[in-house]
Amino acid sequence: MTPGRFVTLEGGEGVGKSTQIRALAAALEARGLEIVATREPGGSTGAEAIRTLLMEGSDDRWNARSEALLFAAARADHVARTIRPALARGAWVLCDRFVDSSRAYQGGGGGITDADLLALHGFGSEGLLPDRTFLLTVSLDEAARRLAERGGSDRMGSKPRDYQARLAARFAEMAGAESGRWRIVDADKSAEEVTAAIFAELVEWLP
Ligand SMILES: Nc1ncnc2c1ncn2[C@@H]1O[C@H](COP(=O)(O)OP(=O)(O)OP(=O)(O)O)[C@@H](O)[C@H]1O
Ligand SMILES: Cc1cn([C@H]2C[C@H](O)[C@@H](COP(=O)(O)O)O2)c(=O)[nH]c1=O
Repeated sequence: MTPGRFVTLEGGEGVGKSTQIRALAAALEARGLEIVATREPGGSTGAEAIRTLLMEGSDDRWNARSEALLFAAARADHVARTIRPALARGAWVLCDRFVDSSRAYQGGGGGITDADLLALHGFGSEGLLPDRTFLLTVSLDEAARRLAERGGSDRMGSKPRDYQARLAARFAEMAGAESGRWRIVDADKSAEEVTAAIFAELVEWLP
């Protein structure tokens, strides 16, 4: 059995993560792999229930600490019930956001320290990290254009533009500091070009 691989896509709102997860899942399934395409917060029954708590309601429904705990609790359930079992049977897991979103949003955006967030992740998910993480980058204008085109916004997606800029800076900082795991992809390009750029960074693991 070939080993399962854990691949995550990260970035701000509207950069094209879910579009790319769908395209990559199709491309990898065509190579005969079992693909589990999932997302955070969510990806298991318990985590989807927590997602509803996080995404609905007023902006001040949770403070930064309670929000960090809810994301970590959702992730613990997702890891235990969906991600680890899939990896154990040799599937590839493609996940739209993971712990690095907590490090960017609750850390860079919300002021929780990286050490505290990693400690929560150590306890909740036994510190599981992806094999590869793609940071999709687009200009703030292009992200705003795409979100307007898609329409709708939830509690987490209605943050101001300076918050989005802090997030982008924190994501770039993590990708620079942990360059073995991260790859930065210019997602201003067409969806097909972005898929090809990501796929090229996974080819080494294909059977
Ligand atoms: N490379 C691209 N070029 C132009 N438009 C794109 C591209 N990728 C995605 N889009 C469009 O941008 C919008 C947002 O894409 P998508 O939902 O995949 O982003 P996302 O990163 O998953 O967003 P969120 O984090 O808010 O869920 C969609 O309307 C999608 O069709
Ligand atoms: C995993 C995770 C997510 N968030 C934020 C990021 C987004 O604003 C939403 C998720 O919405 P999406 O449309 O499904 O991308 O939640 C966060 O703040 N912290 C996290 O750990």
